[in-house]
Amino acid sequence: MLETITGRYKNIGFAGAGNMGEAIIGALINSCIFSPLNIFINDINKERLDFMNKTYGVSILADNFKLFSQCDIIILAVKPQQMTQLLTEITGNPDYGIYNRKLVISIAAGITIKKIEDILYKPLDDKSRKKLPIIRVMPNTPALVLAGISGMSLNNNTSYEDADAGKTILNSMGKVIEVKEELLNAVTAVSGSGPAYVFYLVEAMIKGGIEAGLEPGHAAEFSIATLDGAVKLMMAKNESPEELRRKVTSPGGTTEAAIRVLDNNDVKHHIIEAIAAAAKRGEELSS
Ligand SMILES: NC(=O)C1=CN([C@@H]2O[C@H](COP(=O)(O)OP(=O)(O)OC[C@H]3O[C@@H](n4cnc5c(N)ncnc54)[C@H](OP(=O)(O)O)[C@@H]3O)[C@@H](O)[C@H]2O)C=CC1
Ligand SMILES: O=C(O)[C@@H]1CCC=N1
Repeated sequence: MLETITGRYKNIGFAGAGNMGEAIIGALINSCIFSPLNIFINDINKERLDFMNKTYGVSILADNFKLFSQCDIIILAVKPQQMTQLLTEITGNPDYGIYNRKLVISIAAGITIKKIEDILYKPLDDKSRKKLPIIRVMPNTPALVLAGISGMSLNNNTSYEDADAGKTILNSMGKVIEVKEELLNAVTAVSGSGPAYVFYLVEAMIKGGIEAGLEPGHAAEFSIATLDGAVKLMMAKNESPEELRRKVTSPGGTTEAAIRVLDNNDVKHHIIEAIAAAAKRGEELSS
């Protein structure tokens, strides 16, 4: 429970308890921000609910309206295409208007604050809307090991206290940077999807290592430890990635031979294009 900030946020509920919901729940429990006793979940996948209940000791609520009415913070953690259905399950209940002072946090890629407001605010009068702050967040799965980074944007009804609660939740799983909402698709493309690009690189390094003669276990160990070491080096040194790369690349040496192949195949440009495609997909998901 967020007692260090305020006793207002006692229970947190997850509408959708999939990959990212699990990463956030794991981080909240690991960092003792919320006890499992104060974490509630709903998911249409019953096996998923059982797994989460058994693994983390969190409680299951029967539907999304119960989740909304019983929790002080509601994390919307379904796929973007499932968001309208989820929100209308909440607003469709005749008692929706009587529950107020909730903090709604969406982690869905591409879904704008305006889209969530359009559905959640429609049945409410002006006074009730002000009690329903909405925060849009883009986390990433390294949150599972408390090494995530999240982008966060607030809507106009978000108080200092709400923003602080949002930041505390996100800080429990890593870093958080507040950005203008129009930049969240770019954040999604870089850090939300980013872990997948890194895993893709490692997949290729392992395959390359095997083709060069290493046995698979060693190929994986050398590749993953290299990534870990390179990241630590980058974090420790006040030097740009370009500078650090230059220091590995001896003139006429092996790295130069490798980078030449990457450059000849325009790999950097393709990565830039991939990030642009992810950002564009984020925009498409909003409609
Ligand atoms: N995975 C990632 O790396 C990241 C994901 N995100 C965002 O997080 C959100 C969730 O992604 P992720 O966890 O990967 O997705 P998952 O599909 O793993 O999780 C979503 C869960 O919600 C369930 N669900 C669907 N509709 C409802 C509903 N109406 N009520 C309750 N539960 C429902 C789904 O069931 P079913 O599978 O049966 O549909 C599924 O179990 C997405 O919007 C994504 O954009 C953000 C950053 C990173
Ligand atoms: O692929 C996706 O759409 C989600 C959002 C960022 C990471 N996974």
